[in-house]
Amino acid sequence: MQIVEIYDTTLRDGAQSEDVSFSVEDKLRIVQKLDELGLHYIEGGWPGANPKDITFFEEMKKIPLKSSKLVAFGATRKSRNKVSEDPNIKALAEAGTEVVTLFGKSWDLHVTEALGITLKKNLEIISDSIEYLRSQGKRVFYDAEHFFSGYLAKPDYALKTLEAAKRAGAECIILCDTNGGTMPWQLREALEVVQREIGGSLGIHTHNDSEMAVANALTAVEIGVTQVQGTMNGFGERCGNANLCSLLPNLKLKMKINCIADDQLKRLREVSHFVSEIANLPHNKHQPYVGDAAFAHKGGIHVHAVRKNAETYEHVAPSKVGNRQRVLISDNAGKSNLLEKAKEFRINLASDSPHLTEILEQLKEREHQGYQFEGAEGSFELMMKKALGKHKKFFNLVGFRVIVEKRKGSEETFCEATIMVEVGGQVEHTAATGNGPVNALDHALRKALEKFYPALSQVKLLDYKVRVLTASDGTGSKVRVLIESGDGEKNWGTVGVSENIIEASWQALVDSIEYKLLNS
Ligand SMILES: CC(=O)SCCNC(=O)CCNC(=O)[C@H](O)C(C)(C)COP(=O)(O)OP(=O)(O)OC[C@H]1O[C@@H](n2cnc3c(N)ncnc32)[C@H](O)[C@@H]1OP(=O)(O)O
Ligand SMILES: CC(=O)C(=O)O
Repeated sequence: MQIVEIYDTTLRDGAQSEDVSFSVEDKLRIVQKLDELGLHYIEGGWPGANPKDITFFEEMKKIPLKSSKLVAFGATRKSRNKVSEDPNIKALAEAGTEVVTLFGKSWDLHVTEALGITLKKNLEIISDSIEYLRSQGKRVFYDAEHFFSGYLAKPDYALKTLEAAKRAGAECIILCDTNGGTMPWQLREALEVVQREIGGSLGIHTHNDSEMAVANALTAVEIGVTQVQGTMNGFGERCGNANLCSLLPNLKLKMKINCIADDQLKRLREVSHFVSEIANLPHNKHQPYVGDAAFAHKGGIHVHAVRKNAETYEHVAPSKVGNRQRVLISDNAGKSNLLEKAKEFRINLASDSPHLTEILEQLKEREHQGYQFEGAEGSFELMMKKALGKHKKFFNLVGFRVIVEKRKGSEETFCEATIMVEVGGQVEHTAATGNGPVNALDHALRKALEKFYPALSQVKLLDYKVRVLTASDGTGSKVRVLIESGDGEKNWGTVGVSENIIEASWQALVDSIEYKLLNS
């Protein structure tokens, strides 16, 4: 069976991604998660490049890894330096890792223009940088930067750089599609020549500038490379690197290459979300395998079939990568979506119930008016329960007033809401302030109701989104308000639509509170 080792560069190339900046603590947390995932190599950073990476490698000397080997990354020596005195090479030698990855130039354009040295000198710096690190007892991987561009421009020279690296003792030569512009068929052609002319252990490092990073990496594996480099969530310079969250399941489930254990693959979604969280970036819900939408079914035809057999619209079982099937509610839904949701909400609803058509029609009509239930399943659950007579009224609104006041141009706007509600014949009259009119109304409503329903004190408003629906009417447009609420155990979304933003917000707030009370 083909052996493929996985090399993660999230902490190095991934950190070259716009908007990503890992602290030392972030890196220490991520490295341990990647270790649990069973990846063979984790590139921790470039010890000669910045104090953060120097500290990281120092800290890592105290942290043993279970499955992975930590790798230090850096460039070949500067042409003007003696290798033993090159600060970058010295930092690599002292980083405390068994394995070092060195990158060097394969493309004559880079040698003459970027480095400003002769082609011969470049071969020398590749050789003596690798030889020196080998003499220091390091295992050396050699990243042939821009190999595919170099091969297209001057194939003989590009191959000579690989020969120099191999002769100097590089254990694995990794061919890099640094600019990410190589097509799979071009990659195949070049790689087959390398296999024939250079041989030995080869790896692949691809960038995603033509959306080919994963396809190119898999093509390379098909041809026989034994090391695949990539990053979690495809983070990386410009458009990113080959996404390990796609590569790992493709290697295991499609190519049957046992690169990590089944149980480790089941943690893929969790680790992918963890890395996004640490990077402080929203997780891409449409990401294959690990995204929230990867196994979410919206079209009625799809849900109808999936209820009978998930394979009808799922290429693999979501559980294999730790994900789950979801059914969405929208005007693309059919009765099957509703039946599935009823099951999820623990509502008894027979497939021949006359209510089914009624709820479906109401759903489509509401969506036509601007409601969107996909992100507001709390409101949809209430709508379903109301249609089935399973809804209970917890309070009656007697009235509310919202005051927004600005006394001087230089002063903050002042917002106050007063509200009168009636619960079981008892009228409660309350006032509250807030940093905006909706916030004040939310505080006043909850203050009024908490006396009757203490569970409401757990509810927090987590997110509030407004979308203008008919922009042509300017400030008189219809708006949709989506609210996300949570009680520490669970989150739920609710929606309101009106020409008046306060009214739309009120609808969504009331749904949020009723949802909590119905489910307490
Ligand atoms: C394809 C890749 O992703 S490679 C990794 C790229 N990652 C990064 O660049 C992130 C970390 N980099 C850094 O922190 C900085 O660029 C440093 C510390 C490495 C260097 O900073 P500086 O010394 O200020 O140089 P600067 O960044 O302006 O230029 C790059 C230098 O590296 C040299 N260089 C580039 N590639 C190589 C190479 N393969 N071998 C040797 N030297 C190289 C350039 O010639 C230039 O040297 P010069 O200043 O003597 O002309
Ligand atoms: C080495 C590397 O990151 C590249 O060539 O893209």
